[in-house]
Amino acid sequence: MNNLITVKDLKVYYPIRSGFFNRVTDYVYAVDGVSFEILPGESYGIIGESGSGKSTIGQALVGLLDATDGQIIYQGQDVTEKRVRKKMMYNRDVQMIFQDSLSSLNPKKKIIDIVGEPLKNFENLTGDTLKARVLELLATVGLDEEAMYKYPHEFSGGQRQRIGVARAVASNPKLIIADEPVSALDLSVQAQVLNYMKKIQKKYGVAYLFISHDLGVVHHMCDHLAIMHRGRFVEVGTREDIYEDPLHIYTKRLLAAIPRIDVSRREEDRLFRTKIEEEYGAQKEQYYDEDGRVYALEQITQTHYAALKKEGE
Ligand SMILES: Nc1ncnc2c1ncn2[C@@H]1O[C@H](COP(=O)(O)OP(=O)(O)OP(=O)(O)O)[C@@H](O)[C@H]1O
Repeated sequence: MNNLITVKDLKVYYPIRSGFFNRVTDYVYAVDGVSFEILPGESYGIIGESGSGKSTIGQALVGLLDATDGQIIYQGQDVTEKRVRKKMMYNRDVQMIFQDSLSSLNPKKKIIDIVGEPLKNFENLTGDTLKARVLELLATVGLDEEAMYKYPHEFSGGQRQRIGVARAVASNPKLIIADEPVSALDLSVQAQVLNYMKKIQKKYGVAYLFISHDLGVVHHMCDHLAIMHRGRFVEVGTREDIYEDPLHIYTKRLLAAIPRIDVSRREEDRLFRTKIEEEYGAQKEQYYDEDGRVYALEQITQTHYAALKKEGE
């Protein structure tokens, strides 16, 4: 399968200026020679701690920042130049979702205008046709007609992120870059938003680049992933490769930082899970994705493990 996007030796350096003449005296080497490929329709994850350069990659990819060096190849063309991006309709094909939907959705516009904007700009839709498409997009993220005439502040954080997803997918993009799309949300709401994103992916065949510091999110969503540390990728591979057999010391440290229930306690864990499922029965669906894979339950187990164990003693 041909790559959707190929990033070759990407470098993004931020100049540091100082002194009376405000001259460039040094650089922050935010992204320092990163290469990777994203296949059509897949989910690719970049994980790393704060400051490792993840967002800078996302912004360079979407054209919000200029690359210092390297190439971003899209449909055989290097789109690091604005002129080429324009010619290729790259801004329609590659969209971004941000962590903070309250500041990324225009507070003065109604949802119909926010989600409808890309449809107007890229597909020249107007009137009833536009309205019908907005309605369809909102329905895909679980919102109804009423939502169209409200403003962003009238929604919860999770609903706003879902609106951000509907807007991002409106131009029928090939790739959506999601920079920490759920980290500002509660755990159960996170699972819900991620599941809507999966649904969207299935329906529209869009690829995702997930940028996150949260291994749970990336594990839940991504087929391929890269571990980033100080501007570089220290390990890349499939989800299974990395979680089951991490090679780099930094990856091992990252994985070790997640609390885990060890294998010898598996049976005990199973009993606790059953108990938790009973306890959380009413909300259970929230913790499963549509393929029946457990998402947040693992984390609930972590939180409640000690308490339940104590209770059982
Ligand atoms: N506009 C800027 N000017 C100078 N340095 C910057 C700028 N933006 C980011 N940096 C620096 O570049 C490095 C990478 O930042 P970046 O935001 O890409 O990391 P990140 O992994 O996304 O972290 P976070 O999750 O905290 O956003 C950091 O050292 C950061 O301080």
